[in-house]
This record gives sequence, C-alpha cells and structure tokens, in this order.
Amino acid sequence: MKLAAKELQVRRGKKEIIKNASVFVKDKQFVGLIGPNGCGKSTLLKSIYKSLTPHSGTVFLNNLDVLSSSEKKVSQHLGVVGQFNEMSFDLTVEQMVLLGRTPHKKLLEPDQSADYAIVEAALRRTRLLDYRTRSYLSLSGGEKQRVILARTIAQQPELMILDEPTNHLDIRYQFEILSCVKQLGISVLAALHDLDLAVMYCDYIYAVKDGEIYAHGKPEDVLTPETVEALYQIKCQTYINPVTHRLGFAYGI
Ligand SMILES: Nc1ncnc2c1ncn2[C@@H]1O[C@H](COP(=O)(O)OP(=O)(O)OP(=O)(O)O)[C@@H](O)[C@H]1O
Repeated sequence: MKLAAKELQVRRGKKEIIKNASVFVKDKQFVGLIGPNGCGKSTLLKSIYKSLTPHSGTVFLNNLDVLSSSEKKVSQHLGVVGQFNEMSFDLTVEQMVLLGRTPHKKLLEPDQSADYAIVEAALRRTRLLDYRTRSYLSLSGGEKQRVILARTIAQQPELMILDEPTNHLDIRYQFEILSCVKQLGISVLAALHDLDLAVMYCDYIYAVKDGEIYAHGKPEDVLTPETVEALYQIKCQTYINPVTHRLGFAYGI
C-alpha cells in the first residue's frame, strides 16, 4: 500500500508546527522520520493518521482519501503504534489484542474463530503467547509496547505508523520490535530517535527540522555528519559499525 501525504500544514494557535511537509511511502517500504525533540514528528504523523486535522494538505492511501474517509474505513488499512499506551481500565493481553479486529467487524459482531487465530498468530510473532491471560495493566512498559504492537498486527494493516515505538525498551527489545515490524513485509512509517536503528531498518528517511522536511533520501545519503549536526546541534562523526557493518554515529557536544 502506498502513502502519499502532500503539503501538510498544521497550526496550533498562532504557531505553524508543520509547514508544507510531504511524505511518501512506497508499497512495502520502511520509511523513517527523524529529527530533534519538538521538531514536529508526532504532529506530522498524527495529521496523517487522522488524530488531528491538518490546516491544509492531502493524505492518500492508494486511492483512499484518508482525511475525508471514516475512522473505520481508514483503520481497515492503517494501524498505529503510538508513544503512550496507558489505559484506565484493565483487560487481559488477549482481550487487548482482540481489539485489533474491531475495524473489520460490524457493530456488536462477536469474535469468530478466525479472529482468535489471527490474535494467536500476532501473540506468537510478538512472543506474548505466555502472557495471554495476564492483566495488561500489570505489565512493564516494554511488555505493554509489545501488546500494542500485537494489537496492531492483529488489525492486519497494509500501512503501519509507529511513533517512537522503541520508547521504554531495552536494546534487545528495540531490535526485536523493529525486526518484527520489518518481517511483516508491509509499508511502514516510523518516527525514530536512534540513528543506528534508523540505518538498520529504514529503506528511506525523512529528516524533520522546525516543522519542515530538511532532507530526505536513503539513510546513508541523508545521515551525513553535516546533516546530523544541523538537526541536533551536536558534533557528529560517522564510521562503519564493526558489529552491524553499517553506518554508525559518534556524538559529542
Ligand atoms: N496542542 C498543542 N498546542 C501547542 N503546541 C503544540 C501542541 N501540540 C504540539 N505542540 C508543539 O509542537 C511542536 C512539535 O511537537 P511534536 O510532539 O510533534 O514533536 P516531536 O518531534 O514528535 O517531539 P519528540 O521527539 O519530543 O516526541 C512542539 O514544540 C510542541 O510543543
């Protein structure tokens, strides 16, 4: 599934937070959004997945006009793993993941055996089978993040949007979550803070600065020391990481 988000502008009060930003994701492409705190990554993603309405611009998923379509219609194609996953009421892990099936059902339609099979597969992919009867609220931050990913996998989206999906996760889980998403073989748009992870998983990167697309291209073309220094106001040198054999980053103030 292709995403074409064109010329998006988002204002909050008098402040222009997103200024004419365009982002494209090709079919089955893993696209990263990087940039410093407060540059507008979450706002840009929210304007794409309908959590807030942009002042102007268009968002298309193939031929589906996202901004004028119902939440349910959009959710049949687009799944979101957000930054904050707190809930005030408790469900088991399995019940949480079953919620991912909602966009595909009619009102009050009971869960079918096919739904349970999809949920089981999502729990297996995220290594949560042993957690299915656990209470969601009793889980650690990292475990909750995996449940949210499992729920989004059960939604069977063709495009997944992830807003800093590796927040709260230790190094191993950071790799696990992104590898799991990559293995789905669907289109992905992910805001990431860790540039080493961005290099490992992204086919293409958009760098955001002050609400604008500052640079875009293949990771090794975008993530030059000059661009990293301009984005984050730090010193940076790149090198070939001896473990991953990919681009690595050394930083200093
Ligand atoms: N409702 C709002 N009213 C006013 N300003 C807002 C509102 N929401 C976001 N902003 C501002 O918009 C800017 C962009 O915020 P956003 O959360 O999109 O950044 P981000 O790049 O995702 O940051 P981070 O990496 O810290 O998560 C910030 O300066 C933020 O304070």
